[in-house]
Amino acid sequence: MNAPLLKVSDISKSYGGLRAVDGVSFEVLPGEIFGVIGPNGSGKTTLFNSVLGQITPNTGRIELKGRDITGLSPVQLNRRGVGRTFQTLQVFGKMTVRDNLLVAAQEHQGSMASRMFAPGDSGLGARADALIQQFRIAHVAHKKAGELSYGQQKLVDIAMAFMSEPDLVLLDEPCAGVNPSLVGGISTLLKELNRSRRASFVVIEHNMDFVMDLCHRILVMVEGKVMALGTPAEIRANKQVLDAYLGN
Ligand SMILES: Nc1ncnc2c1ncn2[C@@H]1O[C@H](COP(=O)(O)OP(=O)(O)OP(=O)(O)O)[C@@H](O)[C@H]1O
Repeated sequence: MNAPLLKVSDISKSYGGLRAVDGVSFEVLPGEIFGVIGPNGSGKTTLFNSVLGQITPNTGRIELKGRDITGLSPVQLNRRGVGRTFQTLQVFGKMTVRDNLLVAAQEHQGSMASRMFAPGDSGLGARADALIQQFRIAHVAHKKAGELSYGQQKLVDIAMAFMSEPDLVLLDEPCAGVNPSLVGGISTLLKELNRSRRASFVVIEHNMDFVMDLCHRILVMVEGKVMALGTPAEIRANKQVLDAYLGN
C-alpha cells in the first residue's frame, strides 16, 4: 500500500468550552482527491487551518511524507510542497492575471516586496504561462484581474496556488459564489491537474454533486468529529450521514 502523503493524527482545537475540532484523524494518499464535508460550523475550516499552520491545534500531529510538520508556518509548509486557496478571493484586482501568478510564486518564496513593486519574472514566467494555458485563461492573461468575472478570478486564484508546484493543495470551497455553469469546468480542471501534475487535493465544499463527482474519498465532519470516511458511494449510502444532512 502507498505511504500516506498527509497523515493527520488526533487533531483537537477548542475555543473556550467549544470543541471546534475533536480528535480528528485521517490520511491522504499520493494522487488522491480527498473531500471534507459537514454542516455549517462542524469544524472543517478549523481543521484546515490547523493542518496549514494558520492556527495551532491543542493536540495532534501532522506529517507530510512521513516528516512531522506540526506547527510549521504557512510559508514553511509552502516550501515543503503544500499550497492552499481561501474561501475568499486572494487576487490583486489592479494587477494583470499573469502578474498575479508571478506575485503568488514570489510570496510563496517568502518575499512580500513584489506586492509593492512590479513583480520580477525571476524565471517564473514560463511556469505562469504554462498554468495560464492549462487553466484556459490565456485570452485574459494581460487584463487586470479585477476586470474579470468572479468565476474567472476564482480560476486565477486556484492557478496562483499551483505556482509553487505543490504536491498537495487544500482548497477551501472552490465553488462558493461561482456561477453553476462554471462549476463543471472547475471540476474538470482539478481532475486534469490531479492527473497531469500528480497533485493531491483536500477539498472543503458544500456543493455535494461537485464533491461526489470529484473526490476519491470523503470525510464527513459533524460537531468537530469524524462521522464517516469512505468513497462517494459509501458516503451516499450512509444513513447517519443522510440524517445529519437532511436534519433527521
Ligand atoms: N476564532 C474562533 N473563535 C471562536 N470560535 C470559533 C472560531 N473559529 C471557529 N469557531 C467556532 O468553531 C466551530 C467550527 O467552525 P468552523 O468555521 O471550523 O466550521 P466550518 O465547518 O468550517 O463551517 P462553515 O461550513 O460554515 O465554513 C463553530 O462553532 C465556530 O463558531
